[in-house]
Amino acid sequence: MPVLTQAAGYLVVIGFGVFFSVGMILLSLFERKYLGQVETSESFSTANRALKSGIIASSIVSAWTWAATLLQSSSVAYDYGVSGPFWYASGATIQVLLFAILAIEVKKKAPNCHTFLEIIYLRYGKATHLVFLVFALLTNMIVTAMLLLGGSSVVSSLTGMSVEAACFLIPVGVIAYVTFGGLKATFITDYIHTAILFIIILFFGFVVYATSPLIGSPGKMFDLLSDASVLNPIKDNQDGSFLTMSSTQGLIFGIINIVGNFGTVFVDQAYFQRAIAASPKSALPGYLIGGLCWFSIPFFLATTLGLACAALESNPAFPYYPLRIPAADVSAGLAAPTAATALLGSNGAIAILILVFMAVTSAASAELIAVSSIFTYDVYRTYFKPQASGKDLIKFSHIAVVTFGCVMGVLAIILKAIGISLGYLYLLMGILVAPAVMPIALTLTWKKQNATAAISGAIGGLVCGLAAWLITASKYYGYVNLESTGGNYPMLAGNLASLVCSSIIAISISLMKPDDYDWSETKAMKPVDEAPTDLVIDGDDEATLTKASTIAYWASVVMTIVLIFLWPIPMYASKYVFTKGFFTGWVALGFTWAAVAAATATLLPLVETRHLFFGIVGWKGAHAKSEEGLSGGGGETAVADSVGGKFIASS
Ligand SMILES: NC(N)=O
Repeated sequence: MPVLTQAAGYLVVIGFGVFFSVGMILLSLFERKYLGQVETSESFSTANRALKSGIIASSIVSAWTWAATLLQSSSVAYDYGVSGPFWYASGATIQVLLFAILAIEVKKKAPNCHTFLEIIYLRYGKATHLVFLVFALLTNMIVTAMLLLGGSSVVSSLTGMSVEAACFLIPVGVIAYVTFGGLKATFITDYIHTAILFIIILFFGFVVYATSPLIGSPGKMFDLLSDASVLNPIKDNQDGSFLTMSSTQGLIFGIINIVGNFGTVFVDQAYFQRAIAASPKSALPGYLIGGLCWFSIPFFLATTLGLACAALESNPAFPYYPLRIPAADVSAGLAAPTAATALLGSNGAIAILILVFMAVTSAASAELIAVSSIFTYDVYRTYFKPQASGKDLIKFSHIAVVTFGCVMGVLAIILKAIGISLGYLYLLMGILVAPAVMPIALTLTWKKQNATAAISGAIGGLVCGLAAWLITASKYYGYVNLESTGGNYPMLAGNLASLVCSSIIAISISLMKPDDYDWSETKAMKPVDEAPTDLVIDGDDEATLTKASTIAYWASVVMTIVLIFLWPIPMYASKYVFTKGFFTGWVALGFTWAAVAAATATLLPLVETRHLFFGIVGWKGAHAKSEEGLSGGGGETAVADSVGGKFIASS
């Protein structure tokens, strides 16, 4: 039974949509009238390539916080215990950290590009471009479908609103503010969404581990989970316990998660877009800070609500009491909303509704603008109107945003109708998009990869992944249907085959006939509009980027090794079951990490943009000071507005 009324559902979905859209329209008018800024196609899709690390980090956190980040992470906490949140978080953080390497390569090798597909086109030509165009759009469609599936499940289960209405209404507000504000709009709303997300996550942490009469402390949670481990022991966990990292199914989920998220970072234009929008100095810190802040979101929220769902099952306040939550609802992502409702009734339901809505809309805005850039630069300008003016491109960008938003509403409804849940799509995504990961990474980092290798790697990897997935389902279960193909073992086989086979094929074919590419064409790309955006990588920038590149390789690789080997594997292998003291420390770590991440993601962008506010009120001292260290198109005196990425010429 829904705990909230349909009216509450419509109020959140339509009310927030209208609020952000009106806010964005007013901001655009303010900029035009008082700051003399004009929207150009460059600003729409690159935010003028001048953003600083704080706003890049906050926008990465918000683009990477999907419905699944909150819902699927809590479902795996419910299914596998404490290892679920850990593997969700670490298995999706390392890709953002490692992407810092590609972000810097984009800055060095194609400083004026708009999409990663433009680099592929210039390096390999049309056939390869078309293949990766399909993979890129498939990635955006899968991610957006997951956002709508997760968002609509939560809205409909908590308020009774129809799934169809939710699938259409959730994107409407996002379409409106993205159309008005472009990439800049997504950065501003990303920031606001991120702040709200962290507040609600910390609020739930505080309730569960400090104030709730049902749980109220890590010690009580430990006791309840110990009881739950006896009542409903977890298959393949040490002692059936919720309180151990020694969980075989948790580990398998972790591996699937790692592969799938390589696909949805490295093949998603949204992450290249943030690298493109960053100033040369900001790309590396932006990705590293963003990745580390994001870790705390699934880790702490799922350690809070996912575990609370398991802990409260034997309490009459549990919405399904005396039954367990059905597997289909867990796969639909309803463990977290169920726990929130058990803990706080309708207030908990409202909090989780807003939390999920914020996550869905901010990640959807990143996807919308990414798809719009791909359609504008890689379809319209490349194949239909190479001489398109900036105005043409802007018009087409707007059309692409609206069209993609509507198409995705329909796709989500179709997926729901055929029984594909958020959890199923989450495990499947790597099989479909991870084959493109290695060829894309090598395009920017390895001069020897040739076009045949890139295409064969991606297509060959996909064929191997699909074959491994379906054959394993058939052999392991004896039949092939939604249930068997959604099992952990078929998904594991398919995901690994997609990533590993594509990498082997791309590298082997390149070594047979190595290319010797020097990226001169991609370095020579020019921006479209006559705006101060032609990013010239000067001597200083070149040195900064070379240094950043070395740091990126070391920092991201070391953090990756810590997050997926040094921390979890000894805990898995030793079969350690947490004591009450250890669990308390584990929760304290999650809480502290989330609090530090919240402070970083919300305060750093403000500190970095203080000059904007001082500039607006005319404080010349701050204005002048803030010019130091900012990239400013050809050395002219300019102040980069880190929020909007606009340049405000100083008088
Ligand atoms: N962004 C993810 N994988 O939650």
